[in-house]
This record gives sequence, structure tokens and C-alpha cells, in this order.
Amino acid sequence: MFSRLPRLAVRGARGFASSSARQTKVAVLGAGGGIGQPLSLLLKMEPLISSLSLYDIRGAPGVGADVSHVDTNSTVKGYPADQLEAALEGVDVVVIPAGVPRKPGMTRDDLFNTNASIVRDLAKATSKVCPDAHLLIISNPVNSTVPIVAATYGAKFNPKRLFGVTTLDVVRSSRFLGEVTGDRPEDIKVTVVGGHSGVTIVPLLSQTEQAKSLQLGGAEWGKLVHRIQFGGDEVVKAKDGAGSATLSMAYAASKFTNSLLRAINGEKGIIVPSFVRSPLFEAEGVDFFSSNVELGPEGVEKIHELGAISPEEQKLLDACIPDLIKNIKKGQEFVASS
Ligand SMILES: NC(=O)C1=CN([C@@H]2O[C@H](COP(=O)(O)OP(=O)(O)OC[C@H]3O[C@@H](n4cnc5c(N)ncnc54)[C@H](O)[C@@H]3O)[C@@H](O)[C@H]2O)C=CC1
Ligand SMILES: O=C([O-])CC(=O)C(=O)O
Repeated sequence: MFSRLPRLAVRGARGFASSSARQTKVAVLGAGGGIGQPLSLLLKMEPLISSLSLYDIRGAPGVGADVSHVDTNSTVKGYPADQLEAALEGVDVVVIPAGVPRKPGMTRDDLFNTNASIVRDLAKATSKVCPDAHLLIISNPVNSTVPIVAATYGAKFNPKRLFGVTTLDVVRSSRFLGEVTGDRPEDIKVTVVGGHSGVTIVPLLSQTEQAKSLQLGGAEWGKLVHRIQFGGDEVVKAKDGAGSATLSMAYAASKFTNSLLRAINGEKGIIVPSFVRSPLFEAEGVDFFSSNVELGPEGVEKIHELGAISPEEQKLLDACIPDLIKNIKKGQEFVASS
């Protein structure tokens, strides 16, 4: 049955999807949307999930009924607008792609006014119903929505269990670098640090074997870095008013969810970039930062240092920090004043 699903089949073959895997209930909040629908389908194909809870203010019962016919073992239920708390009952992992996407000419920060309160209200519900769940935040601006969730949790905030999903930047880096070098994207691993918008996205290409032929600071490198930082804009422009990345984002979110689920199930050595509460640049006033994070049963097990970076990458980092501080503060102040 899984012959059409090579990535999942490999996972199964490694034994982590065996019947000894723990029962894991996952909720998607915003499941009726452009990301939510394909993400729900991909999570239905995830052997480490036993139960899927799909919530949206529009259309989730329909998406739930549809996805529930897929012939994998997990159960699926869609919940309408007035059943958020029921949707969160007993949930271990909550993935949140709820909120509006960009239109051409907008920055991610332009989404703040609409999405900040959506994310805050969903976080209020998760902190009440499933306070120990791992939270995977997709809604933009991620640099602000993740601090919003942390601030909403207040004393209940567990920094090990809150993740801004920056995986699409990693996915794009592999793909775009592969287009330049001719290497297979599947073989390329790029550590992307910082945040998730424009210049806060910092790909550490000097640490990637396949990027060694690029002259750091040269035109080709500069073009590639710019494409990685502004890859989201390419999609927004091509969709011409109909939204932003949905399919590649659903893929990226399912990839990150799988990494976390494998770690929760005891697999060791899973290290992926994610935007988390981080000590790395705390002294400079940056409370949240994306870097390589080692995942474990409790969520964040270890936050890795950046390692050796080139002078060109240091410049990118210097440009990232002030924007990141602004975005994080904006989220924290929103919760403090609401
Ligand atoms: N982290 C990342 O790398 C990426 C983040 N995004 C962000 O993801 C978000 C969603 O994007 P799309 O799925 O394309 O948008 P969409 O508009 O297609 O879907 C959003 C869904 O959220 C639902 N929603 C709104 N308020 C809600 C609430 N209070 N509770 C539950 N559901 C609610 C809507 O009904 C809709 O179905 C946007 O903010 C977008 O910017 C998009 C791509 C990549
Ligand atoms: O560009 C956007 O607004 C959506 C997004 O975060 C991405 O595609 O990276």
C-alpha cells in the first residue's frame, strides 16, 4: 500500500511505526485552509499518529469526513467552530496553520493585526485543555506568533514544547541549492537560523558540503541567499492574490511533525532547525531564535550552538538580529496589552 509513499515507507521500515509506538493524538487548528487540508491528508498518512483532530472555524467536519476515508489506521474527526475545546481533548501535539495568508505587496508583519488575536485565542484554549501538548506554530508572522503563544501561556509556558515551524526555509534551501549545484535536494542539509521572514532567515551555507563550490560573498551565493530569504514572495506573486505557499508548507509541516513524533517515540539524534525559546542570543535581547534543535521525548532536548560561520554569514546575522528583536517584542507587547 505504501509503494507510492517512499518517505513514509522508509520510516516504517526503520521500525518506528511499529505497533509498539505510543498512541499519539494530533490536532490541526486551521484544518480547512490552504495548508490545513493537504497537511491533514499528509498527517493521515503518518503511521506515528493514532488519532487526528481537525478544527477550523469553517469546513473542518467536511475535511474530517473526507480524510477519514483514507485507508490508514488512524481515526479522524472534524470539529466545527463551536467545538474547539472538544477538538483539543487528550491531544499530544497541536499544529496551528490558522490565520490569513499574504497577498502581493504585503510583508508577513502586515498579517500581525489579524493573526495575533487568532493565535492568542487558540493558545488560550490549548493552555486550558491540553497544557502539556507540543505546539507547532505555522501562522505568520512566526517571529511574533511564537512569542504570543509563550506569553499567553504565562507561568504555564514550557519552552521545551513550543516550536515555530521554519522547516519550509530548510526545504527551500535544499531545493534551491540543488538547482545550482546539480546535487539531489534529498542529499542536501542546510542549517537555517534566525527567524522566518526576509532578512531574519539566515542560511548557513558554509556548513553544507554541497555549497563548498560557491564563493561565499560572490554573486551566485548572494542570489541564492536572497532566493532562500524571499522564497515565500515567489509563491505569493505567482498565486497573484490567491494566497501564499500551501502545498510545500504542508509538506514541510508534515516533515517537522514526523521528526518530533519520532523523537517522542524515543528515536535519538534527531536534529532540525526550529524557532524556539533560546539562550543563544539572549544577551543581545533575542528571546526566541531558530537554530539546530535536538528533539527528544519532552520536545526540545538540546539547542545547538551555531558552529563556525563565515564573515559573510556573520553580516547576515547582524542584519537579522534587530528585526527579530522588534518582531518578538511586538508579539510580547500585544499579549501584555490585551
Ligand atoms: N511558517 C511558514 O513557513 C508558513 C506560514 N504560513 C502561514 O500560515 C497561515 C495559513 O495559511 P493558509 O493555510 O494559506 O491560509 P488559508 O486562509 O487558506 O487558511 C487559514 C485557515 O485558518 C482558518 N481560521 C481562521 N481563524 C481561525 C480560528 N480562530 N480558529 C481556527 N481556524 C481559523 C480559516 O478558516 C482558514 O480555513 C498564514 O498565516 C500564512 O502566512 C504560510 C506558509 C508558510
Ligand atoms: O510567504 C508567506 O507569506 C508564507 C510563508 O511564510 C512562506 O512561504 O515562507
